[in-house]
Amino acid sequence: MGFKKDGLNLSCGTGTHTSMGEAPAFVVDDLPESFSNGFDMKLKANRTHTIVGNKEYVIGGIDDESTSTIGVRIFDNSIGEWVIPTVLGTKPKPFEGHSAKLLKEDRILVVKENSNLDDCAWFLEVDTQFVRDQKKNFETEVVAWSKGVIGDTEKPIVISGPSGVGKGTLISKLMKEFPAMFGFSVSHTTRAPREKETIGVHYHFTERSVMEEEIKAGKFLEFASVHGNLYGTSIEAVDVVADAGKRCILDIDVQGARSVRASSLEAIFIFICPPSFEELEERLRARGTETEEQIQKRLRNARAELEQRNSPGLFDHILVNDNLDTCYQSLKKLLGLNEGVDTTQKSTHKMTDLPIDHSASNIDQKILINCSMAEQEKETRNLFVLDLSSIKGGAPARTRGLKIYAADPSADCINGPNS
Ligand SMILES: Nc1nc2c(ncn2[C@@H]2O[C@H](COP(=O)(O)OP(=O)(O)O)[C@@H](O)[C@H]2O)c(=O)[nH]1
Ligand SMILES: Nc1ncnc2c1ncn2[C@@H]1O[C@H](COP(=O)(O)OP(=O)(O)O)[C@@H](O)[C@H]1O
Repeated sequence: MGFKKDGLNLSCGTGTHTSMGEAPAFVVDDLPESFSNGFDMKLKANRTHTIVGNKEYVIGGIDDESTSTIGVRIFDNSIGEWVIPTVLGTKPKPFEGHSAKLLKEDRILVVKENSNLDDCAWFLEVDTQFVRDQKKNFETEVVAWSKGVIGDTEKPIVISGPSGVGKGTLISKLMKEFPAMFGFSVSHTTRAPREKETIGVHYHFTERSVMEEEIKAGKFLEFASVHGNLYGTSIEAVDVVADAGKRCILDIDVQGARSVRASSLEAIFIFICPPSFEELEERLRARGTETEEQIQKRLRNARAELEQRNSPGLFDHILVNDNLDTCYQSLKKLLGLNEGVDTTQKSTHKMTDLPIDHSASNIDQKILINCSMAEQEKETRNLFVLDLSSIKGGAPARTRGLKIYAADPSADCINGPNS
């Protein structure tokens, strides 16, 4: 699908169409000149242009198909046409204004105006491995959004192991003891709900045809066929937990663990083992949630899953769930939850300061966000530094680990709090 450039209602030709490096994104009054380069000029109608190779990425305005997300269009100079890409990932709501900066030639950092610090950084991936893979899948132009998660959020935890080994029991104990710290990634499945399962809490129960469509649309971080049903972790399921400032726990099978390992989501992988095959069978029967045929299938699959626990580079830890309390204590220990940890504490440090109106510029790996703050705060905290040197992950999950801290605008260097 393509449009001639002139045919699209863009504010080109108004003097606002600017390529990379020509001008700062916003007027940055108080900063030395060298801090202000590399950002794309904020265009009228809240659009930015970023040039990557012979393509121009226009970010801004409203998506054609949906009024609730921000639009992305590409002008491909090699064919002289506009291309509307397939947009994957969690799409941000339309911004009031933003600036854009190309990083590593494969992703565009977007800093939102009028947002709080937890929501100011977004990434539009244009040529990452994930995007390149999806281009082959979709046979179209593809871009993918991921939200930048501020701070050192701890890695999600992937828990795998055969059916009936006690994964659900261990996860419930952890969530009960540390409700503010952990959040469960609610998977989608095509299997029927069990008596005690709640829709949207244990699983999002869904029709196979619906789930297959959603998989095609790129909504899943991973999916697999397990015991004859489809199971999958949606990007949204993991994002909801990260947005709540909690550490995500995924209960997924070994195939799913392998897919997550290969994805951009950095996680800790734990395999739960039964003390013996006989004990596993006993637990499955005692649970009383499956028919005999289903139990037989789960036991057959258990043998294959158990064999894969030593697969090189897959699991970081293997725990044997013999005595439940002992196993739970070992799980807590390896997650660093020793005695004395505050059970009400959140996993991430919450940023409280809100840049009401900000401008952004960059130097090396650091993005400077200059905020207009309330009068009484102006003296102290109107300049924030977003340090990109530690960014991890990216689409299809979040871009995690962004460091952001208040800086002293009068200092010669913009150093981190510990440097
Ligand atoms: N790949 C993948 N596996 C999942 C997902 N959700 C659950 N599973 C796995 O599917 C298997 C069956 O889960 P379930 O039907 O709840 O039965 P249970 O393991 O006996 O409790 C388990 O190994 C789960 O870890 C998911 O989103 N993705
Ligand atoms: N260490 C243990 N000793 C005895 N029974 C256990 C232990 N851990 C879990 N169970 C029981 O085994 C059954 C299966 O546990 P569950 O958490 O549902 O497994 P999974 O989620 O791995 O399929 C449940 O009835 C649970 O109460």
